[in-house]
Amino acid sequence: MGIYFTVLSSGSTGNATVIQHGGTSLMIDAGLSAKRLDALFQEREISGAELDGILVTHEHSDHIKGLGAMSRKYNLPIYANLNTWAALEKSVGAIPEENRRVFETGEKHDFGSLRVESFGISHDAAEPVGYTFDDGTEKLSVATDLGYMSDKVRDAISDSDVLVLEANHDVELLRMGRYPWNTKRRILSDIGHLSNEAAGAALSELMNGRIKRTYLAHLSRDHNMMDLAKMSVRDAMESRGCFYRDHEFKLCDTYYDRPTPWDRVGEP
Ligand SMILES: O=c1ccn([C@@H]2O[C@H](COP(=O)(O)O)[C@@H](O)[C@H]2O)c(=O)[nH]1
Repeated sequence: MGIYFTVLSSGSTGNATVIQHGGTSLMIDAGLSAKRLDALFQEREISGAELDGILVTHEHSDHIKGLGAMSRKYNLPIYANLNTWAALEKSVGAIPEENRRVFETGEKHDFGSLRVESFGISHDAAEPVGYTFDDGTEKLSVATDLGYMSDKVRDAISDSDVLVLEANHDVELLRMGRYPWNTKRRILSDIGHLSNEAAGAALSELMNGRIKRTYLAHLSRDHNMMDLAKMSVRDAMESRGCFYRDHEFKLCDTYYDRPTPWDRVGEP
């Protein structure tokens, strides 16, 4: 059957990823306007009407901007833990009871034969999470907006075939950049965002022969570039003794302004 996915948009201007497995279609986050999400769906020849639900990682606007509108437009259930529900309540508008689903951190929910599990991450939100998608043969994990890679996150995602992993910034570019010091301090903190170096360090510990691809996600437009991110992540891996050949492992692009091509998790 296979797990297929496309990262529709990634970065602080809006995040959304669609995962399909057999007859199941799920979206992680809806951080762009419903109009923009519909346009991105069209680019990947899908419709919001095909979705079975939206899984929320946390309540920051770049993850929930279009959440209420999409849920109402296509009558979609929203899945989030109770603390996230409480935190997004004011931003999401009216959602009927039947579309308010609780997905507590650490729980597993089956959507057809696709098992979805959430895991806690460290970020300055009410109760932020990442998600894994596993059909028993293929496994995809999505972990963005994390200040650091905890042992728990590593355990949750280490047996994945494909990762969508944050590589937000180059530390030096951020330090020299235009953001106010408080914002820089927040981004660099344990409840901020993963740097290129930190993503590479985390990958060097995660590499076990199973992970075939990692999509570098949530790149800062001010303090990163895809080529720099790829080079820094690889350098950070190699400096920790983690060398790979290009046919064994790939770092893949995500974009803030266009979707990634459909990818099958089980593809070599
Ligand atoms: O003026 C700003 C710009 C950004 N932020 C937050 O910082 C992080 C990283 O943003 P990037 O766009 O990836 O550089 C993100 O959480 C933004 O929301 C900010 O608070 N103020």
